[in-house]
Amino acid sequence: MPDLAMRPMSVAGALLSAIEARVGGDLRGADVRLTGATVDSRAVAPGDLFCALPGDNVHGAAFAAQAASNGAAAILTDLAGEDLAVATGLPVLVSTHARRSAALAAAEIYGDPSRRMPVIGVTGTNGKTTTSFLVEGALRAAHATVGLLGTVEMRIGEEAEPSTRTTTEAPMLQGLLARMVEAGAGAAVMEASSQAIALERVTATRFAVVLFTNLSYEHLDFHHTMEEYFEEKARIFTPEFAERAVVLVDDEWGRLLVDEVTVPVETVATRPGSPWADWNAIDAQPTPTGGMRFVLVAPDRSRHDVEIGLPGLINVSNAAGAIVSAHAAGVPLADAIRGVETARPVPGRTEIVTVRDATTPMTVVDYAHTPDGIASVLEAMRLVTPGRIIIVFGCDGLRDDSKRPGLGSAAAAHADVVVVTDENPRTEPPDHIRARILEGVDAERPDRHDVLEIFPRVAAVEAAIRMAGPEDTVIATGKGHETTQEIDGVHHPYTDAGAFLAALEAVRGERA
Ligand SMILES: CC(=O)N[C@H]1[C@@H](OP(=O)(O)OP(=O)(O)OC[C@H]2O[C@@H](n3ccc(=O)[nH]c3=O)[C@H](O)[C@@H]2O)O[C@H](CO)[C@@H](O)[C@@H]1O[C@H](C)C(=O)N[C@@H](C)C(=O)N[C@H](CCC(=O)O)C(=O)O
Ligand SMILES: Nc1ncnc2c1ncn2[C@@H]1O[C@H](COP(=O)(O)OP(=O)(O)OP(=O)(O)O)[C@@H](O)[C@H]1O
Repeated sequence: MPDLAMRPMSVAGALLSAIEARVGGDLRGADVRLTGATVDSRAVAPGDLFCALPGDNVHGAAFAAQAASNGAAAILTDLAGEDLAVATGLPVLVSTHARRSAALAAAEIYGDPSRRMPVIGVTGTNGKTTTSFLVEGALRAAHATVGLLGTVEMRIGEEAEPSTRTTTEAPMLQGLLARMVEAGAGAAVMEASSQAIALERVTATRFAVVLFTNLSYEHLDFHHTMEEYFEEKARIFTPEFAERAVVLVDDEWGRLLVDEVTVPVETVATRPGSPWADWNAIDAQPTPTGGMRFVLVAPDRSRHDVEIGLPGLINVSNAAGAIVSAHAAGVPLADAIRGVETARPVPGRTEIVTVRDATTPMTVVDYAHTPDGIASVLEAMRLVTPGRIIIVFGCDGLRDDSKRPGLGSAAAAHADVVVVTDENPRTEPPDHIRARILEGVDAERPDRHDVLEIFPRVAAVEAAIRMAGPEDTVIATGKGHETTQEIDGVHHPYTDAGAFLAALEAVRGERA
């Protein structure tokens, strides 16, 4: 994968006085031209605006001197950071809403890139990454170069870099969008996580279309209540952020959102039992190779056949949302459908590693790591599994302990065989994590029939393959696209796909 330049090569930039005029605030020091922006002193390039933001651990202003020595031309901060920033001798813009100001300032410096190409924003609890890849496929049918930003990677055409975050900080986002424009991207798609919206990372981004996928229980350590979580997402369905909206109305939150949206909106229904919407995905059926086919009924009642390589109704929802959003952003419908059908594979999301044949089970790698995610993906698997579903999964260490029993219950409720193993235990005792998951398994299946606890993960995958017949599906959830397993501070190279292939090879060798 070639390296991706995260900023444009050439930037006209903006005067600090122009930034002050746009964001407000209190300017201390001389006017100066800024040609870049960042929140990280270590990433400062000469001419940058260093945005010194308060953090959970430390205030960014603690690094103002380092930013100055790396060539920062000015600092934007809040009242708490003012003294340290002023002490550098650089011009300082003090704002009471520093995160919001940082976003607006970066957009000013980089010339408002989202106003120079259509950007589609995807938000919702589940399916953002998958849907973004499908939207990218649809956009590629109409544009030679397309940008993508999300949990797995940041991409411009054929250049890509792994992501560290779902939605990056605003200064980096604006730089990346500007680089996309400079590289000739005709359009871009990006995931907008609810935390990112709350933390003003997408502020100053203009979305040609925003898409809502669904909402379920997650991130309540951050948002506290489902209502607060919902309202945060609803913020970008307004003229401040978006020109048009596409909303999946399969869940009650989507239907609620339609009433709140203050931009033109198109609704999409994809599940049996959903209300009839502007666009409707109907007659969904599995294909022999594990994908899905369905009919998309357009607002004019025309019917369009769609066939995707991804399994289950969740991916019918993702595909329908992607087609309608790309179409809303100007891609002709037939091209949007063809583009979604031929989109790049989504790494680690319902990714079929081996298709079923006379001797081999279907094997699948997935990223579900919430109770609802596990239930949804196992329902998806049921449609394409004539035999048993065998799930191999664990839970990350040093993360929300309270969701672990829920993962166990969801697996025991929806799979035939449950293999509990390790994920990324980090520095937590792995047996404690497994025990918490098994509490939930026990609640659903007290006699523990077809429940196994096997570690390390590679042994759990191998055991699952050994017990699987060709009618069965073996699915490993939780690690998705990850390429390492983090144990006690060490990242050991590991992929579930690699473990599946090695186990299948070993079993074949023994049987030959
Ligand atoms: C809770 C939260 O959002 N934390 C963010 C916050 O980290 P922090 O508060 O720990 O930062 P800190 O270490 O105290 O540092 C404060 C400031 O000093 C700066 N700094 C720090 C060290 C240094 O040498 N120089 C320097 O300039 C940092 O860049 C930062 O701006 O500021 C950092 C830099 O701006 C962010 O990277 C970090 O996001 C962390 C990694 C994170 O995981 N956030 C989560 C909540 C998140 O955003 N998640 C969603 C995913 C949602 C989904 O599941 O889909 C996402 O969009 O990725
Ligand atoms: N439309 C959907 N509804 C419910 N679950 C889904 C849907 N699409 C995918 N999933 C499940 O959620 C998992 C994560 O999917 P995906 O990465 O596309 O979502 P995401 O919103 O980007 O989540 P994250 O930010 O955690 O990666 C998938 O591996 C699958 O198990």
